[in-house]
Amino acid sequence: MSSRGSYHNKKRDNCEVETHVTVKKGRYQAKNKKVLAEGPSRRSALRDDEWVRDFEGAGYDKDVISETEVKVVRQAFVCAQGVLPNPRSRQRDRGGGPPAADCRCGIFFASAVHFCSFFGVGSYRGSPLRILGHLLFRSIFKFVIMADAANGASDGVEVVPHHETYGDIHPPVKAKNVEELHALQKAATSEKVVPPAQSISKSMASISDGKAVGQRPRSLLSDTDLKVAHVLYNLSPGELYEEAIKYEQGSHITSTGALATLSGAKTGRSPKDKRVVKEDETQADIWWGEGSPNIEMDEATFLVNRERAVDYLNSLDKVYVNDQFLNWDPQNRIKVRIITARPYHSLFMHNMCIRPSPEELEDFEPEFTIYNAGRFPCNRFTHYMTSSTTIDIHLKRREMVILGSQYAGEMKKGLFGLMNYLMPKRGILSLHSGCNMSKDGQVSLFFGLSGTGKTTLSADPNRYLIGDDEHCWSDNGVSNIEGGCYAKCIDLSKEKEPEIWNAIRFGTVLENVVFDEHTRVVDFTDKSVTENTRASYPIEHIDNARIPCVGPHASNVILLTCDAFGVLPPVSKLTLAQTMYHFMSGYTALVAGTEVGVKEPKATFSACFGAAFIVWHPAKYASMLAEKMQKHGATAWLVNTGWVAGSYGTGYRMKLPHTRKIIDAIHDGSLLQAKYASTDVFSLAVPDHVEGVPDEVLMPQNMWPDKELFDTTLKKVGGLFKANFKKFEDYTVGGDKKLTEEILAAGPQL
Ligand SMILES: Nc1ncnc2c1ncn2[C@@H]1O[C@H](COP(=O)(O)OP(=O)(O)O)[C@@H](O)[C@H]1O
Ligand SMILES: C=C(OP(=O)(O)O)C(=O)O
Repeated sequence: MSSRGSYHNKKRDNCEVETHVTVKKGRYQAKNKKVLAEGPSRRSALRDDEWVRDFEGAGYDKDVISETEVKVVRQAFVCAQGVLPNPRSRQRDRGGGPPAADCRCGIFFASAVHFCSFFGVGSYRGSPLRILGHLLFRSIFKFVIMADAANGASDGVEVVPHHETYGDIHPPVKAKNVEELHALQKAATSEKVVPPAQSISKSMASISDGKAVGQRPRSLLSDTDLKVAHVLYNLSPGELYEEAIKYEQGSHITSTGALATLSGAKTGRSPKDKRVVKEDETQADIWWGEGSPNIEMDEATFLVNRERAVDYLNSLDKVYVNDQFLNWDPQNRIKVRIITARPYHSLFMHNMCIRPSPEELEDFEPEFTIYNAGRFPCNRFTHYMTSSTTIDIHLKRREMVILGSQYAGEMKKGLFGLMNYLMPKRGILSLHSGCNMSKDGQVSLFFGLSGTGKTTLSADPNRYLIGDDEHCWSDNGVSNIEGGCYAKCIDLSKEKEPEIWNAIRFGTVLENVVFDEHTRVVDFTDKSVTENTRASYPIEHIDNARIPCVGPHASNVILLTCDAFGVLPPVSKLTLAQTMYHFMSGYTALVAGTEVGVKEPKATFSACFGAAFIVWHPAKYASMLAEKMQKHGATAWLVNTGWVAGSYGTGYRMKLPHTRKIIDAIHDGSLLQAKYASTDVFSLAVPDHVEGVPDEVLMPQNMWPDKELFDTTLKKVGGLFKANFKKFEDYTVGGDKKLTEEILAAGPQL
């Protein structure tokens, strides 16, 4: 095996190794795989076990990296360097990691010392022996985790390395590691001398000493299993900046003061890895089966993953804990605790959840806890796991576990899933929508799947922003669930989106953007890392945000669709039945980047314009929406922010200024005065004129050079709607069969 791995020196002290492995399950040969990883070279000052951690995110096998693969590549790596002798020739060092049996003897001894000292046996309480025992326990515990990983704990799975190759793989992001990501940052001014980093400030030193302002004793952690050495509790943005810059390679301050950071291999959500525990108390409430986003898992597997996450967090020197609120409606706010390993995740959640006052933190008892161990993979050979990523929600335990993804959006959208369960149970409608309000109190909701324009269109200089993504509609009116926004930044410009542009300043997290190495000016057009570049900022960064983020009942309900086929009109007025039909269908295009694997717009149906996040059957949300719209006399509109003059590839995306004019016409009431004509197939009411938009753009077929192609495409899309809606035909909306029939009739007629 020593000849099988090989390596080459990367910049500075990192090395890269690639090897082929044959994965065997029991007696069956499963498949050959190519695995690439990086780690410190023999000259590096990094500890050897850093290598295993660094491995995370460095694989290119479509993110399926198991501990056993870690072991194999690591073996190849160390052998190729000649750092360790051939592991196969030495029984004890089978995994190339620390010998686990020895570690276990060590842990027994250390545990004994730890136990005696911790519980103050004899006169040891507070003595140096106690401290020694504790330190020994922690470091050996950590060592055993690494040894287990390196030794491939998966039962019955054998991984056999064979020959090595280089350079013929296609990684999901262009850079292969953090160093290369840095290199992507333009070196336009590379010959200039870059000033050295500032020395660590006193406040950082005090954090390291455990005396930071805001630090809480660990006994306040809800979970008794979690006994990390150092809890950094509700740190301020400044403190989190310092933590990120000091401890996380890839963190930088941009020219406008934002914290630029990298989320690792995952730069979008992983919906196929989102699982919900099926257990007696909640299973009858949850939508399972065809079309549902809720992939079931059992309780035992949840506990395995939870333990893995907790063990990982325990092995760290410190964790970041945020205690915050969801929902600006004081009667229905939910207390959440987020435990993370990365300062950027803590800053992200500081921005995204509602920030408590010091008084509100007195007696804070979380109602839901996230264990974010996203840096560490799940074990792919655990039951139900299909990759090294898993996002698990246990509604009864009120817990969520993240393994194998550092994309911050998982936390935000995981909490949205929780609200989508809890709020309808209380008779409150939860909405995947943006929301804003005119100066005279007229509220608009902007429903839409990711990338359709909720954030962009709800940020309007003439209106108050209530929120960009997640809301509740109760008997009291609307309220934002969150305390911040998570805007897409690709192609962001000051001219087109000034509110978002100006929000990117100190306190903002910029995820996966590329910037000039010296000036730190961000290039928002650069997609080298991902198309899904993001900015997370507190809602106060939008000048005309309404604080508290609440408003009266909605007057306009705007369904945003990003039609990649280019057959839906830029705007149409909907009847109530059409609103229900389109709301339950949730037709749109998934745009590149937001979900793993989506490279170009892809037509999709996402019930309630957010199927990935709903928990109950879509009919429940639809009937609640119908009831609220009827009661409060709201008007509904379908706005296509997608393609015109042809499908994706031939046409072009609807111009943002034109969409803005359409939204303005909805808000100033002028659109209600227009003359309407009905379209073929979908029977949508299209206005003849919108101020500031060329009339010919309003009727889609006018823009298509090939009318016949338009007709066939329109019918094709109608057929897709019908096929998708079949799964809802047997449901009654709000127990009302007549309403269901009306909704079905409001669909396309072919
Ligand atoms: N006509 C349009 N309407 C809305 N957004 C558009 C339009 N054309 C391009 N875009 C771009 O599409 C993206 C919409 O993203 P965003 O507003 O964050 O969506 P969401 O909040 O629904 O996930 C933005 O990058 C925006 O600049
Ligand atoms: C965070 C997300 O939501 P949105 O794109 O709607 O902001 C996401 O879908 O990953």
